[in-house]
Amino acid sequence: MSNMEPPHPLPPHVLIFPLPCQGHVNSMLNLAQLLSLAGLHVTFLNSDHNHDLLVRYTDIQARFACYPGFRFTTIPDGLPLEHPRNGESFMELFDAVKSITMPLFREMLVSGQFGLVNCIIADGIMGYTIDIANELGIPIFHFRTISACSFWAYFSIPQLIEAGEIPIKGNEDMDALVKSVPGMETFLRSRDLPSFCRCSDVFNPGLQLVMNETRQSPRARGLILNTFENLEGPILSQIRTQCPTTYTIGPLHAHLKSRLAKHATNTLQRSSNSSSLWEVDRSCMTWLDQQSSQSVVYISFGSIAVLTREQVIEFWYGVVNSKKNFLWVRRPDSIAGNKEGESEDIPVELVEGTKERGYMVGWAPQEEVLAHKAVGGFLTHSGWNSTLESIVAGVPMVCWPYFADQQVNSRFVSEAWKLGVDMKDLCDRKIVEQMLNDLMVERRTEFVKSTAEMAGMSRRSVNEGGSSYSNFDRLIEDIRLMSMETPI
Ligand SMILES: O=c1ccn([C@@H]2O[C@H](COP(=O)(O)OP(=O)(O)O[C@H]3O[C@H](CO)[C@@H](O)[C@H](O)[C@H]3O)[C@@H](O)[C@H]2O)c(=O)[nH]1
Ligand SMILES: C[C@H]1CC[C@@H]2C(C(=O)O)=CO[C@@H](O)[C@@H]21
Repeated sequence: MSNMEPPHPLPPHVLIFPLPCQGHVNSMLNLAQLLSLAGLHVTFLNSDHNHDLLVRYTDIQARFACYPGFRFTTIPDGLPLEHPRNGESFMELFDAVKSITMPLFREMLVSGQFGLVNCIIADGIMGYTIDIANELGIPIFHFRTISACSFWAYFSIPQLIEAGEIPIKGNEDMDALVKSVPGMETFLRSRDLPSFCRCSDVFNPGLQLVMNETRQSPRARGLILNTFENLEGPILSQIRTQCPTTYTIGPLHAHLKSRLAKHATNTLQRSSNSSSLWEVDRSCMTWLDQQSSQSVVYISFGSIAVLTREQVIEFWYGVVNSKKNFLWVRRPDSIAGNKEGESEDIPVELVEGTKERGYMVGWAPQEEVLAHKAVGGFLTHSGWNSTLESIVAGVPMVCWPYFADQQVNSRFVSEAWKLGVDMKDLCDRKIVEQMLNDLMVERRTEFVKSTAEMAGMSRRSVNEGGSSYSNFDRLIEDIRLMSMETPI
């Protein structure tokens, strides 16, 4: 090389910053690995708390060891160690992140702790990251870990307020169709709006939070969504009227598998892709191996939901009375008011029914469970990761949304995509039994067909030539072009 040639530029350096929650860290780690595979340098900013758990319960260091340009950096989430960090107290997490983590984040950028950052990809629920990036002249993308349909419902909150559709007037209005979310006029009821819309006044902190943060995304260089065109095309067209540069690159867990398969070398394949913040109990896989094909209902309410003891008992009776085999994830912190290690007084018929047909774990390898041939249905809280994982695996769902975006997702699963049934707002043993029976017996043929078709589309989208695959290539190209803007 002659001395006159320009130096070979380093690959762009991307800083990824998720909200410190399981359902956000999962998909953003998948994105981080995809960017690393594409040859970019990546810094992943994890909360201290979550990073300790990741290191304890996964082989995360091994997973990323083969990417020399990848590194983890940590930051406090602003909460005391013993804080539960679950759905009962999520506003405390948001408050702490905004008031404690954000000023530290800015300080870390200003003091050069991350080195030269060409571009930030921040969780879109932390909309205020745009102000910091703009102030420091760093291009920023928003990555939103929820569905396009729930993003659009959040985005439409000002119009819903303007039209007087929220606050919802009363119980009698819950089944009325909502007219102010463009593209959903024919099937979205008040009941299906994000749970924050069930407030008595529009200044409710949860409502204000999701509305204000979501409305920041048009100011980003682009919006990245973990979804695919064939699933949410019509709603994506609506979103693109406000956020024209929207990249759909999901389902990310399947996208990562697809790209890893192309790069298959021993080094890349040795570690698992687990991002679990809980200890995974793999004994359930051995139990599943002993069950007949498509006979098992998998039950999980994700990483944040907290149920009352009464709700757990109703689900338990419903499942046992349905006579279906079941694998149930009972997260140690998932029952309100329950002290860890405290024994429960459980009716004998539930204990017996569980011994005969059930298996319980504290945390499962969910992607593998859903892909197991014994699993025929999923009783889910409709978190977006769980919904996508079920779609890719072709498993029909009984939806029991707990909060936030889940109310919207479950309506889309049942009414728009016909991939299952929605039992939102009901928690009664008879209903649970009936819903499981619908899913596993009465409407089985219908659901087997619709879920297989959607699973096929989801997989094609992340293979070469598919929409998510091409969109990801476009994103990489755009990041490369953008990195030339960053002053050296
Ligand atoms: O035993 C288990 C249970 C869950 N998971 C995984 O944990 C994740 C759970 O994510 P998700 O289904 O999205 O639920 P939450 O943990 O509740 O996720 C939060 O984040 C999501 C993405 O923003 C939102 O859609 C949800 O409403 C919000 O509660 C999934 O990847 C699961 O595979 C396991 O690996 N093992
Ligand atoms: C606690 C929830 C409020 C909104 C957040 C979210 C989002 O991006 O809209 C998804 O799920 C939750 O983790 C957050």
